[in-house]
Amino acid sequence: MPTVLETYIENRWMVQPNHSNHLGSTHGGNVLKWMDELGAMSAMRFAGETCVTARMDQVNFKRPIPVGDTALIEAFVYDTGETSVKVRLRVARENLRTGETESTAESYSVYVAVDEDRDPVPVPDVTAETDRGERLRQRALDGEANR
Ligand SMILES: CCCCCCCCCCCCCCCC(=O)SCCNC(=O)CCNC(=O)[C@H](O)C(C)(C)COP(=O)(O)OP(=O)(O)OC[C@H]1O[C@@H](n2cnc3c(N)ncnc32)[C@H](O)[C@@H]1OP(=O)(O)O
Repeated sequence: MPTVLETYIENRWMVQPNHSNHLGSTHGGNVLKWMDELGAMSAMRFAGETCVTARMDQVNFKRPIPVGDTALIEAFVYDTGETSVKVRLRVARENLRTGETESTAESYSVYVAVDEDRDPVPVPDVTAETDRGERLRQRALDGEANR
């Protein structure tokens, strides 16, 4: 049974002018794409199968990510169904010079494991195993319930 921490993936994108909108901050569509890709990687690492996005939950953009900052995104699996995998996604802007981060967006996404015919296939259960894993999972479950 895979653990929450085994599914934990963190990635950074350096925000370049070609990622920006006309206001000089990251275009929201780019942030959504990066979130979706990282979530799919986490789900696939967990399931050991191809995973496709079934749902991206409500995404609130709380702060912009200026060009020159880094978009820091983290993803981990916190719950499962028969064939579906729930992934918590959190985005922060990171100042490269200071390492300071501020939360900018978040989502609770659902991926579904599929076979070669794109039919859903079963996934294992996820286990917390460690205190940190349990904290991450519990916060995600609480956050999802309180949306
Ligand atoms: C070999 C193939 C290559 C594939 C190639 C892709 C390659 C991936 C590479 C990675 C790259 C990354 C990039 C980002 C990831 C994309 O971009 S994926 C592309 C965007 N997503 C899609 O195209 C998916 C389109 N939708 C579908 O194919 C089907 O609706 C799905 C999601 C497979 C579900 O199939 P279905 O026949 O409706 O299945 P159904 O039995 O009703 O439900 C199965 C499960 O899905 C859940 N579910 C279905 N719809 C929803 C929903 N809207 N909300 C929540 N749960 C849902 C059900 O609750 C159920 O859960 P369990 O109770 O089993 O846990």
